Amino acid sequence: MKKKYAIGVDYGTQSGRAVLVDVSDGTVAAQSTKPYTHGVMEEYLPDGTRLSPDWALEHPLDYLEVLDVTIPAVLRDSGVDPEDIIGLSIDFTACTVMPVDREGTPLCLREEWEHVPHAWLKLWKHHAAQEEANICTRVAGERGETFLSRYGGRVSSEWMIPKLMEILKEAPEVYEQADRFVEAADWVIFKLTGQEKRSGCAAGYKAFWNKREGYPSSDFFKSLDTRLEHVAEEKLGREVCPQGAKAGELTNEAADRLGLRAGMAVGVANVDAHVSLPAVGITEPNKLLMIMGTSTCGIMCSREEKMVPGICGVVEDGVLPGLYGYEAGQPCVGDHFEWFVKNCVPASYYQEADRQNISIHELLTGKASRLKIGESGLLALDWWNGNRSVLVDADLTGMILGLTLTTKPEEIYRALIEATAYGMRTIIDNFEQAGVPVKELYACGGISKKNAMMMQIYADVTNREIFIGVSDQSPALGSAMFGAVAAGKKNGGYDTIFEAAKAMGRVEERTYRPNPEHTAVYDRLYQEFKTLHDYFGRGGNDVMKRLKKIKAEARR
Ligand SMILES: Nc1ncnc2c1ncn2[C@@H]1O[C@H](COP(=O)(O)OP(=O)(O)O)[C@@H](O)[C@H]1O
Ligand SMILES: O=C(CO)[C@H](O)[C@H](O)COP(=O)(O)O
Repeated sequence: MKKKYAIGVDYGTQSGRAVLVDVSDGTVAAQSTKPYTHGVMEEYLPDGTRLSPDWALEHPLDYLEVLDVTIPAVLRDSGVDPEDIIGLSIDFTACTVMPVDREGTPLCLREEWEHVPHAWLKLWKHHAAQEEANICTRVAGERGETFLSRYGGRVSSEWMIPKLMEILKEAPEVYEQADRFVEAADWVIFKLTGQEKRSGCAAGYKAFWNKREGYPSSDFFKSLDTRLEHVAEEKLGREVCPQGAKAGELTNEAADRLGLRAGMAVGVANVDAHVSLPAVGITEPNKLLMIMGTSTCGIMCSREEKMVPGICGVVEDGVLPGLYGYEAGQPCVGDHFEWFVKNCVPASYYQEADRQNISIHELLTGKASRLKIGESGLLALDWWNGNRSVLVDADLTGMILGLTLTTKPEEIYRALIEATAYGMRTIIDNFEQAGVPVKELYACGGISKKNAMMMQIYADVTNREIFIGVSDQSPALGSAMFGAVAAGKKNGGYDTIFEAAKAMGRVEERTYRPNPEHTAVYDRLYQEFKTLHDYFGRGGNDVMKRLKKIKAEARR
């Protein structure tokens, strides 16, 4: 029988990538990456309009460009006949949301709106709606809304409703003009199929949607703002679809444009982190997967629904059908290192990296790996982009303690890595304290492949063995699996994601095991981290928030 293939497209923070995968065993026949042409817009719109602090926008056309570039590339590189490709699906960062008009055109693409910042697409890490998130948390708490505890007891500024409230407050004309607000993931599926099918994963984790209860009541929304009373029906769309469902079929127009077969099955979109579990072969509960890249998401399933403080959410069927999917995370992991190498590393280090023909990350990692644990005297809080779990506070900022005149770049680089590992240990401890045991720890994503020292530090800090997903493109592979499930067994795919995961997902033979001597020192450092974490993060000293306020006043 001829081999069958599926395509998965993963939309990350900086780039999008497609993989073309053999459905029988998950082997990648070809892959292609396209960095977003406009990148992340944090300071200016394309026309030069200045953005306020904590903004992060993207350009919707960059997402279509990813398809236009990567899909022909994987077809060309693999030589696979489009007739043998049975399905496609995508995953995306979330909540990455935009206002669209009745035809589904993003407002920012219309001339009359292109100069208005709120008409643009807000990336997941747009953090300017912290005040609105606080209002959401307070109102839901006062009303005794049951959904709040499913979201760890605090609403994040990254999510849909705070982002809409921010628009309503600062640009009510955009809110009015928007026919609806769409996750970028669902918009791309709409462009491929002509069908606007909302991802249950995105709606569940980012818009308070629940399989049994739907969206919160209109009374709740009205208590936030009377203009929001009917936001769910009027602006969010009620057709929310489960993971693994078919969103539709590839339109003739999309097929012509991409060189694919019209009518091919297209699966409902997923969130980038959640889609990765099957790619690593995880189908059982209590296995925590860290998806490590720009940020780190921690995703785990359980047979039980427990209320865990400070997590991003627990959603029934949110990751795998029949299980409760938990999400927690850190909004800045690779981004710390990116910031550091761009801003704080002297030219001599870059010259040395050039001479050795290695990246600056590899150079710093090599130097950092020769340091003894604790030798630098540094301790950092990993809050360069706020704290997602377990404090859920975008107003917190980064900190390094212990700097001296002899501190070296590699010491800071290592301290930042260690800080992210302590942040992950906080998340794991928090799950366990809430009665959701973490039985095994897994990692995938760019960093899990690129930095062995970092993975060893994570094993030492958490005192756990870490299993690594085989694929260096786990989210995209996971999406290809969901594409194969959308196609179904009768078309050469699978009827369930469990079958697809068994055949197509796996981990490497190599694992990272904790070194007891290292763990003993890290235990002491972690106690110091916790003291600082609670002091600055739980109200002991709100200096970070006060500084941020002064900064905003100065910018105004
Ligand atoms: N060797 C390395 N060690 C640690 N971090 C790295 C290394 N190389 C790149 N990074 C960081 O990894 C991040 C990109 O991760 P990746 O998984 O490729 O992308 P994304 O999160 O956008 O899907 C960047 O923030 C970059 O700073
Ligand atoms: O919140 C998310 C998932 O729930 C974001 O999608 C994620 O944190 C961004 O992902 P990446 O680091 O891979 O770009």
